[in-house]
Amino acid sequence: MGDRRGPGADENPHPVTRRLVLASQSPARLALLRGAGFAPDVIVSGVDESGMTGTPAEICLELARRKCRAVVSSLTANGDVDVDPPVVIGCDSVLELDGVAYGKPKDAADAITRWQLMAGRTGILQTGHCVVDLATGRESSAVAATAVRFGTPSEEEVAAYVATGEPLVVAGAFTIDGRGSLFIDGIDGDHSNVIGLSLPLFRRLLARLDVSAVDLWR
Ligand SMILES: Nc1nc2c(ncn2[C@H]2C[C@H](O)[C@@H](COP(=O)(O)OP(=O)(O)OP(=O)(O)O)O2)c(=O)[nH]1
Repeated sequence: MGDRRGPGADENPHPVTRRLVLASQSPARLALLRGAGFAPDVIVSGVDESGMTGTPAEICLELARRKCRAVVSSLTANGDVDVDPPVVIGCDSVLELDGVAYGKPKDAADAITRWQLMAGRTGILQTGHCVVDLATGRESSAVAATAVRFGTPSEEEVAAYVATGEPLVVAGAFTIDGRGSLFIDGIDGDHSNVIGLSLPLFRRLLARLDVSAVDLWR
């Protein structure tokens, strides 16, 4: 009789053949990757995100590339890639409303103003992704877009939400998987992309580099 353990069996049928590096401080991105079976090392890029110009999609893609490339450069500089060259992924998320890219709110007042703008409307959560395979030096990148339909929280609800501090540390001043989920009526597109990293796009970007995502599973 074969192994009767179903999904989630604790033995990985794909022994890790490649190291993965997440070029992001985002706990949400780390949780997404871990939940999908990966165990990335985290190296924060420290890239300055201010002063960007272009469309929201252009901005988040360029920032994702800068973050990924900064970590690639640091890994290469310290010779940390010769023996076990990793795959590196960098991301950047912005909320697009009326053609404007909104990142994290400046402060509580800005978060409240954002919700006055967003309530009852649909925005586009754009996340830029950049993947580099240090075994070949090849890079692939793209943007994933998910439409987000915002609910209509009352002034009191917005004030209570902002007071929790959650909207101050996330792009678009909302989460879909935290307290902000009360105020998200629905999405059209990839859920993981809203949180900060599109897992299906990650798989496709790896495939463009002839890397199978399952070879990165732990
Ligand atoms: N848990 C959660 N986090 C979200 C959601 N939407 C956006 N975020 C977070 C993910 C990222 O940490 C942050 C987006 O900001 P950035 O793309 O600039 O990344 P961050 O500055 O956090 O880190 P990084 O620049 O990549 O080192 O907002 C959501 O729906 N749920």
